[in-house]
Amino acid sequence: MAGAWDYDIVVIGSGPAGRRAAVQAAKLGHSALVVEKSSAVGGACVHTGTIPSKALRETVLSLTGWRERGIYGAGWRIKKDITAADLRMRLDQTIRREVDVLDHQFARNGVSVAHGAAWFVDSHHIGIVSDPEQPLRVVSAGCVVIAVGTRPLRPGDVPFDDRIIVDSDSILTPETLPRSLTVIGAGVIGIEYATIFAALDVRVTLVDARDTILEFIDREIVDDFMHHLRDCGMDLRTGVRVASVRVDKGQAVADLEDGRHVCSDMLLYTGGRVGATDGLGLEACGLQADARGRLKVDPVTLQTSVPGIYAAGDVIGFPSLAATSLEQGRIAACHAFGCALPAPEEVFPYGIYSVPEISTIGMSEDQVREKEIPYECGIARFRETSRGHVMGLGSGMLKLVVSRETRKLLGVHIVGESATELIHIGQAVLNLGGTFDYFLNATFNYPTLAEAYKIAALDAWNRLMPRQERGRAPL
Ligand SMILES: Cc1cc2nc3c(=O)[nH]c(=O)nc-3n(C[C@H](O)[C@H](O)[C@H](O)COP(=O)(O)OP(=O)(O)OC[C@H]3O[C@@H](n4cnc5c(N)ncnc54)[C@H](O)[C@@H]3O)c2cc1C
Ligand SMILES: NC(=O)c1ccc[n+]([C@@H]2O[C@H](COP(=O)([O-])OP(=O)(O)OC[C@H]3O[C@@H](n4cnc5c(N)ncnc54)[C@H](O)[C@@H]3O)[C@@H](O)[C@H]2O)c1
Repeated sequence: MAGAWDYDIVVIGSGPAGRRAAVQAAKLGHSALVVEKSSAVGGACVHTGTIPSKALRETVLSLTGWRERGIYGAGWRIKKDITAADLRMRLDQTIRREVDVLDHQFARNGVSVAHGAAWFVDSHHIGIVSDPEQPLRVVSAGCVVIAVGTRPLRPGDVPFDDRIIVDSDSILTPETLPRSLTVIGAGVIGIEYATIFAALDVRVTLVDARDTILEFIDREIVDDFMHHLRDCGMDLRTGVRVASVRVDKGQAVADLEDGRHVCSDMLLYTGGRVGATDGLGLEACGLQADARGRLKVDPVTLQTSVPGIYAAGDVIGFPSLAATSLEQGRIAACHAFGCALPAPEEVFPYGIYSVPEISTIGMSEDQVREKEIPYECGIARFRETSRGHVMGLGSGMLKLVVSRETRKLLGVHIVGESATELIHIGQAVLNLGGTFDYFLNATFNYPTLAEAYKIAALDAWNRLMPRQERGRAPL
C-alpha cells in the first residue's frame, strides 16, 4: 500500500478508539495520521468523560474524607469548605499528564497528528480545516477509521446555559458548587455524578423515566446500592418523565409529568449521547448514520459497508466504554492491514464509578434463571473481612453465581470499595473457564478485600452441599 497514498491509514478522532487504531497501525509498520479537531489529543475520554469524572470522584473522596467516615464518624471532614477551584486543580493536573503521555506515545511510534476538523472528500480523501484563515488541506488514505465518539444529547427544549442547566461536559467547570442538584437521567453518567455530588453533601434529586435503574446489573447489588443512595439522603424518583426544564429566579426547575416540581441550584441533564458524525460529509463516501448519529459496522471486523472505511468506539454504539473502544480501534487496524484478528473476549467487565463503586462480569442471577441453568450463589460482605475492619468498611458485598452442575463460575457482582479493581480476579477465572473451586483452594494475601472471593465461595459451597455430605466432598 505504501507510496500510493499520503498515509496508509487516516484516523479521525484521538480518543481511545482512534489512538489505539493509529498506534496499532504504526506498530505493524504503516504510516498513520490522526486528525483531531480539539487543540489537545485524548478525546472525550481524557477531556470531558472517563478521566475527568474519575479525577473529580477521587478529589471528592479524598477532600471530604469519605473513605474514613466508617472510622471517625459521619461528621468527619478533611477539608471543611471545598470549593469549585479545589475540584478543578487535580482535574487539570490529571488531564495534562494524560495528554503528555498520549503526545509522547504518538511521537514514539511515528504517528502524525493534525489538529483540525476532518471530513470526507471521497472514500480515500480527507479534508482537514484547522483554521478558517488557512487553506484547506486534503490528504489521501489507503483506509480510514472513523473514531469521532459522541457528545452529550442537548434537546432543544432544555435551556442549557452551562451554569445553572448543565450537561456532563459543562458540569466540570462550575463557577461555584451548588448546594442542591437535580440530575435528569439515571444512566451510568447520571448515577456517577449524582453520587459524587451527594458525597460532597450536596442535596441531590435523581429523576429517571424508567422504573428501575441499572437494569443490566444483578438486582441484589442494585438493591444494596439503592439502600446507600437513600442512606446518604438522595431523593430518587424513578418511573417519572421530566415534562420541561426552566430557570426561575436563578434556580433550575424541573417540571415532572406527575405534577411535581424539583427546584435546585443546578440541574444536570444526562439523558443520553449522540454520535459526532454530523459534519463528516458521510454522503461523500456512501455512508449514513442513524438518528442518533451512530454508524453500523461488521461486529467482527469493524468495517462499515464501504470497504476500507472502519468505525470504532462510541460512534458504533453499545457498549460505549473506553475499555472496549481501545480494543475496537486495535481490531479495526489489524483487519485493515490483513493481520490475524485477536479473538474477541467472551465477557468483559462493567465498572461504574459511583460512590460506592459497582462492578460486574458475566451473568446476573436473573439471567442465569432465564436460561434455566441450575445455579447457586455465594455472598461475602466486606465487613466480614479483616481488611474491611482495618478500613472501617460497614458496607460492600461480593456475589458469585456458580453452576450447580459444573461448578463453573458464571458471574461476579460487586458493590463497594475497590469493586472495579477486584472484579478482574473474577474476570480471569471466568474467561479461563474456571470453577469456583479456584477460590476455595487459593491462598489470598491477608488481610485483603480479595479475601471476599474465598468467603463467597465457601458460602456457595455450604449452600451446594447438604451438611451431612460436606465431610465427604472434595474441597
Ligand atoms: C462522563 C463520562 C464518564 C465516562 N466514564 C467511563 C468510565 O469510567 N469507564 C469507561 O470505560 N468509559 C467511560 N465513559 C465512556 C468513554 O469516555 C468513551 O467510551 C470513550 O471516550 C469513547 O472513545 P472514542 O475513541 O470512541 O471517542 P472519544 O473519546 O469521544 O473521542 C472522539 C474524538 O474525536 C474528535 N472528533 C470528533 N469529530 C471530529 C472530526 N470531524 N474531525 C476530527 N476530530 C473529530 C473529538 O474531538 C474527540 O476528541 C465515560 C463517558 C462519559 C461522558
Ligand atoms: N463507568 C462507565 O463505564 C461509564 C460511565 C459513564 C458513561 N459511560 C457510557 O456512556 C454512555 C452514555 O451514558 P448516559 O448515562 O448518558 O446515557 P443512558 O442512555 O444510559 O441514560 C440516560 C437515562 O436518561 C433517562 N432519561 C432521558 N430523558 C429523560 C427525561 N426527559 N426524563 C427522565 N429521564 C430521562 C433515560 O431513561 C436513561 O435512563 C453509556 O452507554 C455508558 O456506556 C460509561
